[in-house]
Amino acid sequence: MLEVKGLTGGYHNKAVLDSVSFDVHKGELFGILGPNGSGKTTLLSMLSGVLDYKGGSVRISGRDLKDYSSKQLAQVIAVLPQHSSLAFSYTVKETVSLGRYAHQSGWFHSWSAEDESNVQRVMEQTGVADFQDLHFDRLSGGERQRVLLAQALAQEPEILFLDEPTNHLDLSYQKDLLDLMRKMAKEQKLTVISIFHDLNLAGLYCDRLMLLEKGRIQVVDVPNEVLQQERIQGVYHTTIEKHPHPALPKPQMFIVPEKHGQDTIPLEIDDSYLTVGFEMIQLKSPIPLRTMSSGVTGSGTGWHKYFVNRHVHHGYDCEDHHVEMADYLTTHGFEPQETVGMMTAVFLDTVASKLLRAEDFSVFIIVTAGVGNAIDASLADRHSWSSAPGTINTWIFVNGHLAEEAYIHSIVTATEAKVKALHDLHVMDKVTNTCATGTSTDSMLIAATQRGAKLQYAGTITPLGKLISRGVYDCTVEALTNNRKRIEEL
Ligand SMILES: Nc1ncnc2c1ncn2[C@@H]1O[C@H](COP(=O)(O)OP(=O)(O)OP(=O)(O)O)[C@@H](O)[C@H]1O
Repeated sequence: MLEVKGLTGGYHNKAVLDSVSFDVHKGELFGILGPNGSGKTTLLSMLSGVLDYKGGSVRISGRDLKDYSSKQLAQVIAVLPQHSSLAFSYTVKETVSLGRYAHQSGWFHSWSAEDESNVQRVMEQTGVADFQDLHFDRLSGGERQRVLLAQALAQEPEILFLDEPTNHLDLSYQKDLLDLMRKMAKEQKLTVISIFHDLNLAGLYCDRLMLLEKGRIQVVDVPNEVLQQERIQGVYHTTIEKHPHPALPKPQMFIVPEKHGQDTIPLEIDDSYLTVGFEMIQLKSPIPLRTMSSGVTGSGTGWHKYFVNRHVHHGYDCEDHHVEMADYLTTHGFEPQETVGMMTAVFLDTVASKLLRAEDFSVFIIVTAGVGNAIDASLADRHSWSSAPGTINTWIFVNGHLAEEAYIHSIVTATEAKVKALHDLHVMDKVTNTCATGTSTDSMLIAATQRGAKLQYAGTITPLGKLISRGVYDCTVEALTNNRKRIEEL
């Protein structure tokens, strides 16, 4: 659809673009990225015939851009510029109708039924039909943006150029605009070429991205390849982190603000933050901790300040334990969004906890362990679904800065240590009469202060892994022993 070869040029004596070459296919949503001043708008101006270029070529549908008359060009391309103002004040409908100019002929052209239905359709699509009789200059920035998009669509172009189209739009209209662009690209084969400053939106919606740096192409590829952490940091000269989108296989880049003063002071989570009661064990951290857990609330990854291990009766049963637990936390003064909440039927005074220190970091471990429903994982299929309750809840607080992978290592290491504790205490699966490896409802939490020593790994023989192994093993043995004694006393 669009072939750009060796495009070179700029303004007067100032060279901006240096030998830029790329192709865009029909029906593609193509994003142009780059820091301020890298030449994005200059490139768009050249591609849309507004700015002349010194060298190279631009071909649209196989024909050189310079061979198109301005009217022919208006039938093929439309532009939604970054900043627009109108010389005269038209109504919204009149403004949109200007887009039909390219399809009208002669001096005294008449307004056809086709023109009318086209204008009404694009006003509906962009959500401006309701205020079509209002004057353009009375509209908000976002409303104007949508009216100008409607005008561009009324042109029925084959290629639509957009310069930061979401600039003035609120969250919902950003999504609507880009959903519409993608729909038109896929269903009507409209080719959309758009400049983006928001890397995440570009990554979510575009088929391919082109990254410009100082007037040259750094890379053209699919979003996952272009949005590499090191590449973006290098081109934009700032610290960012790349993470997967929670719902889609798309990359998302996050700005990481500079840390100041108090945010950098190391903090040690230990038993001074812990309260053991009859009804709940609670740990209140003075700062949010980065967590990975299988709690009833606060599960998955997140940031949490409060940690609750709640005692429930053996016969605890309710329709929706997530809702019930959130209600319980709220009633007891905890904000569920900030709390990792777990449940256990064991008596909480059987809890075991231990602080273990290495040279520049430490680990605080807390375990409650009941094994009424001990299970051998290798023979789990022999168990019926409804078994007696019994749970091992393991909390691991790391006073250090954990890498993402170290969270997974920590869970693996802690699980291995727990299994060994069960083995050494001869905990048996009553159904299979073999050694148990855990219970059917065990839960785990890894929470880190993300301050102080960087801890990349937590496998069993790493410095962190050694503390977790020792601590989880000792605490599980102690908690199980306490629990056995407690049951004997009853
Ligand atoms: N009309 C002009 N006359 C002279 N120089 C210009 C003109 N327009 C832009 N430039 C210069 O060309 C370079 C590229 O500008 P351009 O607007 O293409 O960058 P951009 O990547 O779109 O930047 P931004 O992200 O800030 O919009 C800049 O150094 C800019 O100062």
